[in-house]
Amino acid sequence: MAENRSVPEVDRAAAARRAVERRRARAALKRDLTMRVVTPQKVLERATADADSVEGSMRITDFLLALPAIGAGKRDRILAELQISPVKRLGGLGVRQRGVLRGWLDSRFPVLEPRGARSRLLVLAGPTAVGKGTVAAYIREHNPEIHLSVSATTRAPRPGEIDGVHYYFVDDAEFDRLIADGELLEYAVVHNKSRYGTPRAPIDAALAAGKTVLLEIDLQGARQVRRAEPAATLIFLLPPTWDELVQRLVGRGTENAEERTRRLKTAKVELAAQNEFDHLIVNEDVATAAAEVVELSLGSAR
Ligand SMILES: Nc1nc2c(ncn2[C@@H]2O[C@H](COP(=O)(O)OP(=O)(O)O)[C@@H](O)[C@H]2O)c(=O)[nH]1
Ligand SMILES: Nc1ncnc2c1ncn2[C@@H]1O[C@H](COP(=O)(O)OP(=O)(O)O)[C@@H](O)[C@H]1O
Repeated sequence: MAENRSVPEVDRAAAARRAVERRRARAALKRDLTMRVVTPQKVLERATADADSVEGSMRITDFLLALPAIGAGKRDRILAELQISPVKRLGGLGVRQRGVLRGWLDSRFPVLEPRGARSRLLVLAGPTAVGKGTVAAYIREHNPEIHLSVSATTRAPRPGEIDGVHYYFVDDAEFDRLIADGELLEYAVVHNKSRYGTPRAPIDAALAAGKTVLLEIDLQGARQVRRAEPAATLIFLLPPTWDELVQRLVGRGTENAEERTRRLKTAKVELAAQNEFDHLIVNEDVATAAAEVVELSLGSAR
């Protein structure tokens, strides 16, 4: 029997379909914001241009939560500081509210203009256990065209770490000699404990051979490289959430409770400095994060 549906029923079905589509579009927008596929400034611009757009209909609370390293507590503090009601949608913000929100976004997530010619030197930094080593190992396996720098360190090797592959494991006397002989591009005491440094010669040779070089180093090292090589590309790897970071550190099982506490203290300092970096990448999934790093390396090669 032909399906006789009244007009209201047809309208209701169409409206239901539209609601599902909008929900899907909002979920995709949240993911793009978290993965830094779109800048928050761009989303705010689109919401301002069209209040009925997906961006315009996004609640300010969802918008802030979608940003890297913003949890519910921080979201509420930001809204109070900016004096924006949590029930607002992006498209419904007033001129003042849009102005203060844009100012906060520019301070927290600066949209950096390209700084002219980029060098082929990439720095990957980020808090302990965010997954730097895992992402770097994935790149080592899948992108042999990228030279991964092997650091020298005075820390003891972890189970499975191979001398000359993961690190050059040296004692303090040898590390002092490397410094004295000017063999390190940068070096630092990390987690107030061991020393880490980047041997200069392999980097110079790889760059001279036209290869892209990836350094996986800490915030202090990244700052030194920025000073020595302003055209280097600095990338900060973020955890999806703070809790996930803690879980990864505990799950890795390579430090005792005291060392974990020490490292998490450093992690908070490093997360607060992420604005010094050119790009933020959330390590939700290793392959995706690695692909984003490689994508940036292609940008530097241009
Ligand atoms: N400055 C600097 N930091 C480094 C170097 N190599 C590794 N690091 C950093 O030292 C910190 C400690 O590394 P590691 O002991 O492997 O612990 P993890 O951070 O938990 O992986 C991490 O932030 C690394 O990025 C280096 O050559 N120079
Ligand atoms: N995307 C991810 N999802 C879940 N666990 C991850 C992810 N990336 C890394 N890990 C795990 O987190 C722990 C810390 O990773 P690691 O590479 O040692 O971090 P880092 O080098 O930044 O200190 C490891 O146990 C690793 O297997």
